Amino acid sequence: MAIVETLTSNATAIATALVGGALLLLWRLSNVQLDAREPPVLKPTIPIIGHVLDMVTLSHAFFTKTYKQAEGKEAYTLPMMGGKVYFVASPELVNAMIKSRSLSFDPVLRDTIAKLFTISKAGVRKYVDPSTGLEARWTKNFYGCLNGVELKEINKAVLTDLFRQLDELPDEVNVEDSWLWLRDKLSFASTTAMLGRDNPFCAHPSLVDDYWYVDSKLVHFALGPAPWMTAPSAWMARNRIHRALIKYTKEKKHEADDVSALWRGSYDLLHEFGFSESDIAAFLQATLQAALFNTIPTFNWYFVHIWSDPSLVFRLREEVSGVVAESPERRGDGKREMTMNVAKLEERCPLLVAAFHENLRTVAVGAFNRVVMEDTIISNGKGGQEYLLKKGTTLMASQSVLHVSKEHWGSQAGNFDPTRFIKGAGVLGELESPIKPGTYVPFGGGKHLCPGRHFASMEIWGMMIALLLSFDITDAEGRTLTVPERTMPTMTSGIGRPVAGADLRLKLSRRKDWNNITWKVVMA
Ligand code: HEM
Repeated sequence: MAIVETLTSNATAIATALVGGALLLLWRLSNVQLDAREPPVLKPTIPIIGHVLDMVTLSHAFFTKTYKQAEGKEAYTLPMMGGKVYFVASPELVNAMIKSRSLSFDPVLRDTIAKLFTISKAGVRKYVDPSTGLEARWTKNFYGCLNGVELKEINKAVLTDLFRQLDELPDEVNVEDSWLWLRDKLSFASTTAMLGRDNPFCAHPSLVDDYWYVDSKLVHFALGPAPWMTAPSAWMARNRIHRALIKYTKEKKHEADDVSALWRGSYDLLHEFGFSESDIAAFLQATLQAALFNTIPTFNWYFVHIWSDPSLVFRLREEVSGVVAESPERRGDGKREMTMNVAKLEERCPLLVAAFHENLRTVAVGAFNRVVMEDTIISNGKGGQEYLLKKGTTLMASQSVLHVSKEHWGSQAGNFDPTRFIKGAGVLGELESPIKPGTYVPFGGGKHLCPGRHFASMEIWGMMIALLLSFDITDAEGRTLTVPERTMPTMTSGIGRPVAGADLRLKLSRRKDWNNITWKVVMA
């Protein structure tokens, strides 16, 4: 009897301890302990897991949902399974976030590169080891080679390849899927500009399909524990691209004259540090990822936004005619040569540039991530509200909150209206341009301001000018295009795609007086 009683009371004690422990754990998980100066907590609707669940299921719409729940708060703390993430919503705080040196994007970038691409563990260690100085030189090479003379060279190369592709088109073109058609043209031109004409994507166009397939599944690589199981086809496609880039590297194709200074500089650096050909190819894959994944969807929406508005097409044609001239001499093949002078396009084509920005404002919904490297105070202005951010925590902001907020963009915030970006156009009424800092951040800002923005812009503007002048473009029935709905991009991307089932057929007809021409880019 005594033994039974002892056992029973021990079992009761153990059960009580377990239940107590579990309750304590639940309490700890659902209640983050904050300093009073940290941004206030925004509790999830489902305790503990609610925010994580929403983030996974809603992707970028998670941020607009929490912003609504936060009822105008400019900063809040999101408890996540016992941890926490800060979120800032106001342009002032986003500006402060982007500019702060103690809020770093570097750890996020390193982690992303290591997860998405097949760089060896030793390679990653070497890259991030501050004593080697490699990471800083890698970044410097990126910014240096997308500027000045090198920028001119890569811009010329990308437009030359795009123009070659346009020149080869017949006078009438029927396109089955505008997204795929534009995607492929720009993918070939971008890879050619970066890696030279003798690059694996042009030699094996199925690698372009592979690239975009992998891009659509990258979230499995970034967040999932086992992408080879959850996204096996993407896993294999990524490896096919990697193998093709190893071959490109082994065959020393990067030494060709038409390879960009950007990739030659990157290669030399990795080679100097003794990286294997496999690691070099994986870094090249990461570089291509950065160059393509935003630029090409941006062009797609720019294209449909413009061609769905005939009066805009009319005004743009007038404007861009000013940067185009016919060469007096006929070429040897009998074609007329049209030169496009792309110098100072921002000054000479304000509407083209305004439409580009308005397009990015309406389609870019990406998130910014920073790691708090040391306890940091950010403020919403001189003498304004201050917030304490604790070391080791992640801080996020989202274009989805800033870019279409009625508060910053007026009651018609959801509409595509390029005149918003033309100073003095007055369409915003009380919210007259120029744009308030921090409300429009398609290329980020501060230390991590996108180094590829000039390259991407020129590729997009040049291609658009040539299309505007060379072709009339309608849907398959000859009607004005309509803008298809966009998918919500995953967390590894910031711009959606046309929804499945949208009619993306196009008809292109060469305009009178614009047949038998060949385009040539001029940079001065
Ligand atoms: C329309 C096209 C593009 C858009 C919208 C875009 C957007 C962005 C944004 C928002 C960031 C900052 C991320 C952050 O602060 O968290 C960024 C960074 C970056 N972008 Fe772009 N980008 C574009 C084109 C390109 C191109 C063409 C390249 C390369 C050739 C490129 C290379 C990079 C790199 C390397 C970074 C990281 C910079 C750093 O860590 O300091 N981007 N981009």
